[in-house]
Amino acid sequence: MGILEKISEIEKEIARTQKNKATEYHLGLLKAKLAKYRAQLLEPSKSSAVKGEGFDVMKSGDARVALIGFPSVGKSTFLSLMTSTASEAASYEFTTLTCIPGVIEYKGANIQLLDLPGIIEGAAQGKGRGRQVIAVARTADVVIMMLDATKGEVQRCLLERELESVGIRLNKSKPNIYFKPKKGGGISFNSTVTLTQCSEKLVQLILHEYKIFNAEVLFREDCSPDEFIDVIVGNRVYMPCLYVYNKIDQISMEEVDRLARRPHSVVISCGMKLNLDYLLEKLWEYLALTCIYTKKRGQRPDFTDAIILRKGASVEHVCHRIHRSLASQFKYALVWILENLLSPSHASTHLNSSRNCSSLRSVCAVGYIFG
Ligand SMILES: Nc1nc2c(ncn2[C@@H]2O[C@H](COP(=O)(O)OP(=O)(O)OP(=O)(O)O)[C@@H](O)[C@H]2O)c(=O)[nH]1
Ligand SMILES: [K+]
Ligand SMILES: [Mg+2]
Repeated sequence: MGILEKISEIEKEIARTQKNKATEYHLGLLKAKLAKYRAQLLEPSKSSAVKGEGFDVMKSGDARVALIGFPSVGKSTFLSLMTSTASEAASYEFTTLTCIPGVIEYKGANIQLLDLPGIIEGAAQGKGRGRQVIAVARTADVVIMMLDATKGEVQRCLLERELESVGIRLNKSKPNIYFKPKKGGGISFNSTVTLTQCSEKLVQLILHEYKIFNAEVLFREDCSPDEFIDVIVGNRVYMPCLYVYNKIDQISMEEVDRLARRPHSVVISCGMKLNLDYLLEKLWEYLALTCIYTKKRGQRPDFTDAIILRKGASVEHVCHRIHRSLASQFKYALVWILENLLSPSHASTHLNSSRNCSSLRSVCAVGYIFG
């Protein structure tokens, strides 16, 4: 029997047992056992002992959002509010011991929301179930870092450091540096912009530190040494993150106002159901999903039924969504780009996407409506 099952057995037994003088010791013993098992769970796992304890949650829906935060900040309360899944919430720490998925339905999309155990300082080194929690966070499209508004900024700084230490970069884009190790020829260094934080010398020193003596390096952006190292090391995850300050019912209006103005931050109260709609709007924005509406010739699109794809999806992806045989028989598509996508960067992404279908022996016409 796994620890989680043992815990649930004991919890059931406690619930079954009537509270009276005669059962006092028995209940005490059960509670002690419960505490021991909970503590065991929080110890760094020796082997892969924790595998199969519920962390391998299948990806489903159109996008995945992970809830990261210290114990008792309100993650489970939030999941239970936003989805039809109930996740136990309680005033004691480490109530949640595993990953609990729920689904947020929003604008026709199914967003998988993952409730996770609380993590603490040292999580990345394997404290508590931190490592597994972080492993799940890496697979998400957006991380919600839930913070207790009454606890100041300490939690935020500690968690940022934890995630940073395992190569998760929050709200940063991949540094625009071309880097290619070579067999010979030394290090060729170029930049298309003025560099204020890195120089050719520094780049060389860093590369030598990594025992790289032949490579092509092109800075297309004024990056820092840390960013350059990220590029060399690779396997970094660039993750959009929303900082959600919960329990604002417990702090002053001035404090709420100050937190709300912080970058990438949303203030809420799960207890009083405050500002949850705004959080959803923000989450949608951070997910940056692409909605595609199909239409029949001469008819208007059905705006209630979207095909939802991740950013950067191509026409080929759309074909696959419609029918698996469509891509192979595909000739061309007419693509309209809708209103709020009309910023130049978005438009070009979409043009690129449609160009992808030339690999399907075809040409795409691109037009704009509501231009
Ligand atoms: N005052 C106040 N209390 C809240 C709010 N949201 C949640 N709580 C309380 O905070 C406590 C912890 O909530 P949980 O949802 O269990 O927190 P959690 O982050 O899932 O905790 P762990 O699973 O232990 O990591 C519970 O007693 C909740 O009722 C809120 O907006 N305001
Ligand atoms: K809790
Ligand atoms: Mg919880």
